[in-house]
Amino acid sequence: MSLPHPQFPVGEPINWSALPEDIGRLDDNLTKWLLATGSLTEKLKACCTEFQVEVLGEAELPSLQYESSISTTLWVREVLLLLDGVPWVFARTLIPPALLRQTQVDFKGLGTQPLGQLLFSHHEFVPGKIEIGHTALNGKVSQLSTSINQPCDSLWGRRRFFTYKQHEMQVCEFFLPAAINYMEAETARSCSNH
Ligand SMILES: C=C(O[C@@H]1C=C(C(=O)O)C=C[C@H]1O)C(=O)O
Repeated sequence: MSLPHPQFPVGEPINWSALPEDIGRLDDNLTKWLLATGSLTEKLKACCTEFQVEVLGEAELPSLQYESSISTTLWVREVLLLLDGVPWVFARTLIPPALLRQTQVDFKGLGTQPLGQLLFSHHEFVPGKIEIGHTALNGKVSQLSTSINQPCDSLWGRRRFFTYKQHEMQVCEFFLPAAINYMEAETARSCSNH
């Protein structure tokens, strides 16, 4: 295991909601990506030749106040998802240690394999609600984006819940400027075709 990224953990408080008041001002395509069900990995793979997962860090860490009222610590996995070498998504997955103890699925041994490969191939992990939110102005996630040459002051993302027996894990994904540029170009193309 390589050393964790100097900015790991990047998590920051997010005001998640099922339907944010200002979602109407978002690009239509971004809204579709934010609300899409199924594996994000598979959707991203359809947009590139080479898909890679870069692990920024993985560790059991104290839960942030808004992340869990049940577990005082969470297994945290933070990654960048790269399409043809360009980071499109920052993802932060939160797994209660009690879930890790109960499942045979080896989340800790994932490495650079995409998490979705495990989640969507084991039917006992049931996808649940999706919430939308955006990061703080110039917060830790924006600072990470800027540090990888994708400057921005805030990023939109989503939080997906997956249940496993009596446990709940969270997968948070934030679309980086490179992904937003692609989505906005897709919207422009679809508008010009009408
Ligand atoms: C949950 C999925 O797995 C993706 C891969 C992740 C990882 O490898 O850590 C994290 C979030 C997802 O974007 C998915 O493909 O939908």
